[in-house]
Amino acid sequence: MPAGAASKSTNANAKSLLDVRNITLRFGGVKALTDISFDVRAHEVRAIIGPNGAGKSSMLNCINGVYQPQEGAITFEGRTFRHMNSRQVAEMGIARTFQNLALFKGMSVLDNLMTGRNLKMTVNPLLQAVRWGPAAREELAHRERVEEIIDFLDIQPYRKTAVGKLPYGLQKRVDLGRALAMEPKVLLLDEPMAGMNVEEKQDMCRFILEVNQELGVTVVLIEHDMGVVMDISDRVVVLDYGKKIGDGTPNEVMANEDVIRAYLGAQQEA
Ligand SMILES: Nc1ncnc2c1ncn2[C@@H]1O[C@H](COP(=O)(O)OP(=O)(O)OP(=O)(O)O)[C@@H](O)[C@H]1O
Repeated sequence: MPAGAASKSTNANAKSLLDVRNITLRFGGVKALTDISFDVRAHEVRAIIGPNGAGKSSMLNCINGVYQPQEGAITFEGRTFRHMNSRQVAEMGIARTFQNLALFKGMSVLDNLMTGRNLKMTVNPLLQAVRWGPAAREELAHRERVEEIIDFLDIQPYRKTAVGKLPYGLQKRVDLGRALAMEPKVLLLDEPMAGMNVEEKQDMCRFILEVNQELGVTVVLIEHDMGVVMDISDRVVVLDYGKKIGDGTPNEVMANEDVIRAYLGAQQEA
């Protein structure tokens, strides 16, 4: 357990919030995903692991509507979808962070987080532009919510700083904040710890657990660091060459011979 990270307990009785069934995704002749099925229970932290090119990001892209799988379906809160677009997915309450940050580097932290509120803006964009009447009141309410997230993530000193001037670890935290500003039910995190030093990883682990436990957000994350996976996830899906080779608690997948052969063994040698 990284120092400072809250402890994590599993809840095997929680019901399934997101159900991924028989997903197959092809790019021309390349099969990125073959018949993948797994579920995500409400309020759990579900990790997706596997070697480079295993299909992890493609899986997240299917869940958030960026890719349209040729086969299979995804059920979210009891509604089954063959194809979803990214806006629908966001409106339903699924937010996403990216492996390569998708922030506006020249804009302040505060303004980047405000972009996460766009879907929740109801007032006519023309009134928003002149910040008149209802638009001004709405903007104030959104700013208050964003300020709460800034406090939650401990980034108050940087609220007016351009994101591009912040160290990488803090930029990743702002990216998490932008996704949280959407007030999601499910947060998809694509390698939230990549490129971080030990201290930054500890901070990020703590924030992910707090988002999960205090805000009640269900988390699906791609992660390569097995220490982190063991510490913060309830259950783990393992992909290799686009196929599922393991699914279970961190201890179960660590002991799975196929997983050791395809991934963990290679990691230990590296
Ligand atoms: N847009 C695309 N066009 C063509 N092939 C793609 C595309 N996206 C992914 N692929 C292919 O699908 C396979 C799975 O890639 P994906 O990025 O999902 O793996 P990954 O497990 O996330 O890898 P990494 O750990 O390196 O990020 C790879 O063979 C990749 O080249």
